[in-house]
Amino acid sequence: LKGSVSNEEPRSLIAIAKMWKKSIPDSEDSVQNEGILLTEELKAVDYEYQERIHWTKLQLVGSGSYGEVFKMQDKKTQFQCAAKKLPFGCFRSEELTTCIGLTSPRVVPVYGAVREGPWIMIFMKLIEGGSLGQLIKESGFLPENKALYYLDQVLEGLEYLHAHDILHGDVKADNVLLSKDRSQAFLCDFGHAVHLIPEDLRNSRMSDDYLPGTQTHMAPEIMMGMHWSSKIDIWSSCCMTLHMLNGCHPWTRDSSGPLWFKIAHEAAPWKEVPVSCNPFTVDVLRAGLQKEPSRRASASELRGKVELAQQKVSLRRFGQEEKTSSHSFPG
Ligand SMILES: N#Cc1cccc(-c2csc(Nc3cc(F)ccc3O)n2)c1
Repeated sequence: LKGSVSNEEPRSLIAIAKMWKKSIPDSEDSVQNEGILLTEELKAVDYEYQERIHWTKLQLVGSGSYGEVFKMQDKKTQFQCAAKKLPFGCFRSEELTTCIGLTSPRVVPVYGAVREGPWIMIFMKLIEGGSLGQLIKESGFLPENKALYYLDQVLEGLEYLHAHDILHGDVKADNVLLSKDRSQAFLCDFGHAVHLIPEDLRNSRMSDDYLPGTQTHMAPEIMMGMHWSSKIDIWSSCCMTLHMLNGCHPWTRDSSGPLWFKIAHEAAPWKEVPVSCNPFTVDVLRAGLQKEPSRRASASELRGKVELAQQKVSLRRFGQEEKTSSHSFPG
C-alpha cells in the first residue's frame, strides 16, 4: 500500500486538490492513500492516514444533500473533529481551494483532506451545536429576532467571502452550523463554491463542472441561464430567512407547476414573509430578493438593513410582551 499523507502547509493541500480534480479514479488507485493534514492534531503515521487504523468514526453528526458528516477521533492524539466522506468522483477542488486559508470567524476551518481509494475525507473543525436546519426542524420555525440575528451573521460571512472573490453557491440552513450555545453561526460546505475571477462573472455561464445548489434557494438568473455573480448568495440567504421564519422552504406551499418555471417567471417570494413581521424585515427581504441581480443588495448593504430591522424589532419587543423563545443565547 503506497501512502503519501503528510502534515504540510495549506498551499500543498490546494495543489493536491487541483490534482485530484484532474485525475480519475482507476482500479490500481483503490489502495491509494494520499492527502495533506494542516494541523498537528491529526497525525499521519509513515505517510498514511486511514480510517480504523489511524482515526476512527465516532457518530454521525449531520446528513443531507452534502452526504454524511461524522465526528471522528485521531487515535494517536485523541483529537476530535468533523469528517465528511464523499466519493472521489463527486469531489470538486473548489470545496478546498475556496475555503483554505480563510480567517473569517464565520467560516468553518478545514483541517485537511485525505484520499482513501475511491473516497475523499475532508476534515474540519467540529461545531457542536449542529446545523441551523436542524434547529428549524426542532423548533418548527424561528422568531423574527432570531432569524434576523442569524441572517446578520451569515451576511457577515458572505461579506468576507465576496470580498475574497469567493461565491459560496449553496447558502441554506443545512450549511450553516451553530456553536454549542447557538450564539455563533458558521458557513460550511464549499462543495458548490466558485472562485469569482476579479472582474464580475459577467461573461461566464455555468462552468462545465458547476454543481447546482438547492433549487428552492436558487436565484432566477441561474434558472434563466443568464450571467450570475456573488448576488446569487444574497438571494439564497433571503430564501434561508424565509425558511427560518416559515419553517418551510420558499415556493413549496403551492404545488402549481415546476419550480424552475415559478422562480424564473413569477414574482419574487418576498410576500411569503409572515404578516406579523416588522416592515423593516419585509424591506430586508425585498432588497435581497430583487430578481434583477444588479438591483439586488450586496452582502454589506443587506447587513445594514438587517441591523436596522433588528433595532426596530427589539424596540417593538420592549413595547409589548413577546413570548420568550425556548432557545437561550446571549443578545
Ligand atoms: N461539526 C459538524 C457538522 C454538524 C452538522 C452538519 C455539518 C455539515 C453540514 S454541511 C457540512 N460540510 C462539511 C463537513 C465537513 F466535516 C467537512 C467538509 C464539509 O463541506 N457539514 C457539520
